[in-house]
Amino acid sequence: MANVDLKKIEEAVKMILEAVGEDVEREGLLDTPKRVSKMYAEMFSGLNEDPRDYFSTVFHEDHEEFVLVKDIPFFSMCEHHLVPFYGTAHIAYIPKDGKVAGLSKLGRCLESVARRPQLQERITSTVADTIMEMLNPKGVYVVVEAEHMCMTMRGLKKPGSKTLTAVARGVYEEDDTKRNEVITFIQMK
Ligand SMILES: Nc1nc2c(ncn2[C@@H]2O[C@H](COP(=O)(O)OP(=O)(O)OP(=O)(O)O)[C@@H](O)[C@H]2O)c(=O)[nH]1
Ligand SMILES: [Zn+2]
Repeated sequence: MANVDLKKIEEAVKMILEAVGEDVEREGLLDTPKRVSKMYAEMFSGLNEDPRDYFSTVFHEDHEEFVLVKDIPFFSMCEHHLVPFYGTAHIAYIPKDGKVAGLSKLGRCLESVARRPQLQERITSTVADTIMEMLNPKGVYVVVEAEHMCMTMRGLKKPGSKTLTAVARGVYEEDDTKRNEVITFIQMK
């Protein structure tokens, strides 16, 4: 994997295990640094990607109303504690001049943004801004709901607490009716 120093991660993981008082030579831990280095390469693979690249192919379809892909699961890593936060995202946009993206590309964009050390707010705004830039739609509305392990397994210790973030761009910033319409569909089970 480009730009990922697997050996350095292995050394760092070994040092952490030693620092917490583990025996890094015991059988169960022998391959752990290597496994963790591969895992980090996978979880942070978005750092080697540009989410805009997923919108290099677009289609022309005269669709005037919103397109909403909802309940897209994602996993990310809190940049403060390097523990997971995970949940679902809902991504809506209203195409302009018939410029639409392949539906899977919304989720691919999210995935590439989430697979980095992140903040939930930044995932939400980066996805919205990427779609604004690449599709130039009338509007974008992104909602992310997630549970943060740094608030459940440590610190505050409140399992089940959910954080919701939303970002509106274009017409969704001004037009309450359009925003409420898409919120209704997001909430619909
Ligand atoms: N805004 C924002 N904060 C986050 C996110 N993920 C984790 N945090 C918070 O980042 C903050 C870091 O606060 P600090 O006081 O520097 O660290 P800490 O002492 O470990 O904080 P506690 O979690 O309160 O124990 C915590 O309040 C976390 O809940 C996120 O996606 N967005
Ligand atoms: Zn955290």
